[in-house]
Amino acid sequence: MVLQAQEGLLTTSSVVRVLVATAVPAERDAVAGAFPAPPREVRLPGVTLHRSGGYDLLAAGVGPALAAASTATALTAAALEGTPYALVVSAGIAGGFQPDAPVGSLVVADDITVADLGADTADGFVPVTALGFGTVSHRPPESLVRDVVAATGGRAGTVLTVSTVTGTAARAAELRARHPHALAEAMEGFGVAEAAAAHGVPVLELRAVSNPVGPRDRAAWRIGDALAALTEAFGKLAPVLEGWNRHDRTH
Ligand SMILES: O=C(O)c1cccc(C(=O)CC[C@H]2O[C@@H](n3cnc4c(=O)[nH]cnc43)[C@H](O)[C@@H]2O)c1
Repeated sequence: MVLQAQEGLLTTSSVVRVLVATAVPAERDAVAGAFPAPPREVRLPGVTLHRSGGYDLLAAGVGPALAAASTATALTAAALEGTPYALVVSAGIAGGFQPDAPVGSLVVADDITVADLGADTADGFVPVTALGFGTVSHRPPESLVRDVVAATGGRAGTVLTVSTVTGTAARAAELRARHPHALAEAMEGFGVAEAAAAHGVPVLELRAVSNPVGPRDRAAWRIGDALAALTEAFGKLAPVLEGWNRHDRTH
């Protein structure tokens, strides 16, 4: 049994909180559209949460650095209050690699990989891990990815995090050659995942495709369609997250 409580999803055994980090307010509001209760604002130093039931929605900013900083702020505040999050979700619109992730479709990351953290060399790009530093990818829990794909009809694959939106066919082909399982690129997932990992909290990334990855044509981005797909996906996601929280937080 799951009861909607004031500050969390009250299951028979525990209260569960989920942090959803988008880049911009339009994406946050699209996620909020899936929940029955109008969100209330919770102001923290540096960030403002929109709280709806057990979900805290955060417009964390564009790009991996600001997204990581904002997500870490929310995670730290929750931990200090003694009500840590059970899951962090990076969500928003994205570019989709064609033909596998058409505009309007949904991608669920089974791998959140930063595509441009490393060094350019005469022999090509070298990821930061090959230089002996850090990490370049985070993997969401497999069972959760499976359940979210089943519930939403999304497709599982790698979602790349880039600091520069791809604007040419050559760059799209280069990224796909280096990451054959990539379905989408966006700009925040890896930053959100780094913050979640620092707090030992599992992460998920969900992206609605607004444009093809390739030659730049900003006027052709179908942002409204992608935001509608995001709302629909979160409507189907809530029961999955509640079930997953009760049964299987680690796999
Ligand atoms: O102008 C608007 O109304 C509007 C509404 C919602 C979102 C936006 C954005 O510009 C969001 C930027 C955000 O989108 C991701 N994104 C989308 N397509 C790509 C892409 O091809 N490559 C990389 N990132 C993409 C990204 O996460 C940005 O932060 C505008």
